[in-house]
Parts: sequence; C-alpha cells; structure tokens
Amino acid sequence: MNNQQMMELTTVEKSEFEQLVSECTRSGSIDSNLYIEYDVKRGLRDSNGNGVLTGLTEISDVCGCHSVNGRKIPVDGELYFQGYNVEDIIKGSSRDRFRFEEVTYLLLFGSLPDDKQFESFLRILTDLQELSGAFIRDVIMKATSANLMNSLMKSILSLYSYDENPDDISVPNVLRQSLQLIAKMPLLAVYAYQAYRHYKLDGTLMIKNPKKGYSTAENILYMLRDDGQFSELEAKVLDICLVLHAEHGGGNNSTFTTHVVTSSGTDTYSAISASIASLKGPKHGGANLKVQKMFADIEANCKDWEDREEVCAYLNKILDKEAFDKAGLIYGMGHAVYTNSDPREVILKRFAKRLSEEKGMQREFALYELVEKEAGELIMHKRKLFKPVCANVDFYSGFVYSMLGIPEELFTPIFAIARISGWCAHRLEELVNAGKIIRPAYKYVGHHRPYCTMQDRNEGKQPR
Ligand SMILES: CC(=O)SCCNC(=O)CCNC(=O)[C@H](O)C(C)(C)COP(=O)(O)OP(=O)(O)OC[C@H]1O[C@@H](n2cnc3c(N)ncnc32)[C@H](O)[C@@H]1OP(=O)(O)O
Ligand SMILES: O=C([O-])CC(=O)C(=O)O
Repeated sequence: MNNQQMMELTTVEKSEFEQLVSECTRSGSIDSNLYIEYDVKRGLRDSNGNGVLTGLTEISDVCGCHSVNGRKIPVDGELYFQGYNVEDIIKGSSRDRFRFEEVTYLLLFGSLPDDKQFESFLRILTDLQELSGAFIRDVIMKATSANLMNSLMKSILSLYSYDENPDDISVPNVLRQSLQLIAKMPLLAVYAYQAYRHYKLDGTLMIKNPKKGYSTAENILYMLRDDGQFSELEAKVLDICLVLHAEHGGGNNSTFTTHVVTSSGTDTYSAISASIASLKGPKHGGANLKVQKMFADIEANCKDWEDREEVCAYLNKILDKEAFDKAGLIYGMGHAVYTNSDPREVILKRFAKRLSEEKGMQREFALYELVEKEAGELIMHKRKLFKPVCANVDFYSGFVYSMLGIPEELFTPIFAIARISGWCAHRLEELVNAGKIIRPAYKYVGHHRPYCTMQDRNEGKQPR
C-alpha cells in the first residue's frame, strides 16, 4: 500500500459512503431555534455579539468600543500590551532592531526591560536558538506537509520527547520550556519551509544556523534567503510585524485554546501545538494566506482593478458563496472586538503603501485599498449588521510579506512565531493563578431511548 492509498477509503463503495455522510449530517444537526430557546451563547457571545466574560488578564487590552451610558459606541481600535499602547511601543522603542524581543520580555515579565535585563534576556534566547542535527533530520525533514502549520505542530509535539522534564508544570519549568519554544520557533518554521521547498518544489535544500547577534526578524530573513542578505528596512518591517502579531488578549481563539488546554494540567508542548492548530484556521491567523489567495482570484477575475463597480460585483459574488472558496467570507475583513479600525492594520497599511511604492506594486496596493474601502459596507449590507466592519491585521500582512519576498507558505507560521510569546505569557498567567479546569456546559437536546435490539434494527424499527 502506498502513502496515498493509506489515506483513502478504498474498500467503501461511493454510494455506501454517501449514505454514511448523510446519516452523519442528519445525526449532527440541531434545530437552530433551540439555541434561542435555551439562550445558548453561541461562539461564547451574548446576543449583541460581545464575548462572554470567561477570564481576567493583565497581559493585554483590546479596545474596539467605548461605553457611554451603558451603550457601546464604535471607536478606532486600540491595543495595549501590559498597559502600553502598541503604537507607542513601536514609536518609542530605542531598540530599533529588537522590538519583538523587547515586547516578548514585556509580555512575559510585565515591564519593559532596562539594558542589563535586556542583554541577559537576549543572551538566553540566543543560547536557546539551536536545534540538533538529529532533530532536524529525524523530525523536520520527515513527512513534510504543504501547510507548514502542521509541520510546526509536529515539531513542537516531538520536542516533548527531547525534554528530560516535559510534564512538570511548575512555573520555573514552564518558563524554561516557553523560552525554548520562543527561541526555536523561527528555526522550526524556516527549516520546515526549506524541507518543503526541497521535497515538494524540487528546490535546493538549505539549512543555515541562525546568526548570533541577529534579531528574530533578521534571522528569519537570513535563514530563508539563499544569499542570507536583507536590507535594514526589510528587517525593520518584519520586526514590527512580529510585534503587531505578538499578543491579542485572552479571548482570541488560539489564546483561549492555550487557556483551555493549560487548564487541564497538560504539558507545554501539547498546549502550544493546540494553539497552533487553532491559529491555522482561516477565520483566525490562517486568514492571511486566504487573503493572498483571494486577491489572486480577484485579480484574475476582474478585468479593470480600478473599476469600483466591477470589483464590488465580484465581492458580492464572494459574499453570496458564488466565487473564490465559496465560504461567503471576504478574508481580512471583520473582527470580533474591533469596530471602526484594527490599529495593527492601520500600521501595516502604512508599510504596505511604502513598500508597494518601492517595489513598483502601486496597482496591487490600489486594489487592496479599494477592497478595504468597499468590503465593510458590502458585508454590513449583506449580513444586515449595524456594527461597522473594518479590515483586520490579516488584510495587509500577506501583501507586506510577499513584498519582503517571504513565500506564502510562511505567512501563518510567521504569525505563530510572534504569537507564541502571547500564548506563553497566557499559559504562565493561567498556571500562576492556578485556574479551575475550563469546563462550560452543553445542554442535551436529544431524546433518551430504550436500547434497540439487533432484530429491531434489521427490521428498520430503530426510533429516530
Ligand atoms: C488574527 C485574526 O484572527 S483577525 C480575523 C481574521 N479572519 C478573517 O479575516 C476571516 C473573515 N472574517 C470573519 O470570518 C469574521 O469577521 C471574524 C471571524 C473575524 C469575526 O467574526 P464574528 O465575531 O462572528 O463577527 P461578527 O459578529 O461581526 O459577524 C457578524 C456576521 O457577519 C459575518 N461576517 C463577519 N465578517 C465577515 C466577512 N469578512 N465576510 C463575510 N461575512 C462576514 C459573520 O459571518 C456573521 O454572519 P452570521 O451572523 O450570518 O453568522
Ligand atoms: O482577537 C481576535 O479574535 C483575533 C485577533 O485579532 C488576533 O488574535 O490577533
């Protein structure tokens, strides 16, 4: 049996399987009125779409509305890491090349590092930025997958076997593991890409050790590029992208996953790979890849990229599930918390504009801007929403990465390289506060029935 056959349903007739699919769908479907009857907070949201309060955090604050006399008023979005506005962090940092490392320190330890603290922190990270040749050969090079998020999960789960003390969830041990993972993530992601490029795209296999003294952003570009060269601007833009993606409160899907999985008392490798699994989803971090593919589709299907009507008609087709991936979503648009704007998108857009001018991609930038301008209104209209729909962090990030020559397979892994700092900070916060196991309720809405004998089943008498 070959690898492909191994994953196929070779012994089932098509009609037999279709029958199973239809039974499975029928059995899994629940009357949507019951959600209203039992006041189920679907997606853990109340009837106004606000998230149900499930935890407290000091790590970051995501602000999309102001409350005036009990009413929520949409405002421009703001994001705070440990109380500092992320815009101020980006503007204020004197550590031009190492903003991401500074933010990682801030998220883990709650305050901005002075020079001595930062030097020691960088030394620790640099020392941990290593993978053994055997690990690269036995884990990363094997069973490469087209989606590198799965490779990342595989590598992180495998690191469990290389850790002498993997299951100890005391704070010192989890902090040690967190620093290990934060330092190793860029290597795991870039090497996974190199393996994929070699085995699946027939490219040269190139595994470079990270360079001591380089920042995370610089090392990503260095390890990725054949000649290891990059400009100051390229490294700066990537460093800022990492800062913008590093953390986003406790409620986003992947960080909430960190809390849920951590609350069961499991190990760091399992918790972080679960968070990566969540981030991969196209409604979350995987949206940056979808945006890239969606724009390729819009560009291929709209003759005149400046024609507002033609572009809007195509966006409406996407919303009507008639075009692109037929999911009905305009990727990169919408947010659970932000209303008027996502502050990260505002910053990324500035870089996208600047880079597009440098790279002669103004036409593409203009199309992004047109979609950004129109899509919010179209979504509000189609979905009958009153809350403004803005572009989110994933809207321009892939475009920026592509202008930095980063292959699209690495778009979501770069998000993970950044967000692992936030996940680790939240895992530690969950452990320090010795939280209860997270265990919400599900109301049973099926029917209890007497056990059905084989004879009755064979005679089609099983009650439904
Ligand atoms: C890093 C990040 O995770 S940022 C988000 C990245 N994800 C994307 O860009 C994918 C596209 N966007 C979306 O799917 C959504 O906007 C989400 C998942 C980000 C937020 O979803 P929600 O919190 O449910 O948004 P909200 O409550 O405002 O949505 C209301 C309705 O508008 C729809 N809607 C929201 N955004 C979009 C969109 N971009 N395209 C089409 N419909 C949308 C929702 O599906 C929902 O419809 P429904 O009530 O019929 O189910
Ligand atoms: O907060 C959210 O729901 C999603 C998001 O923007 C993020 O995780 O960065």
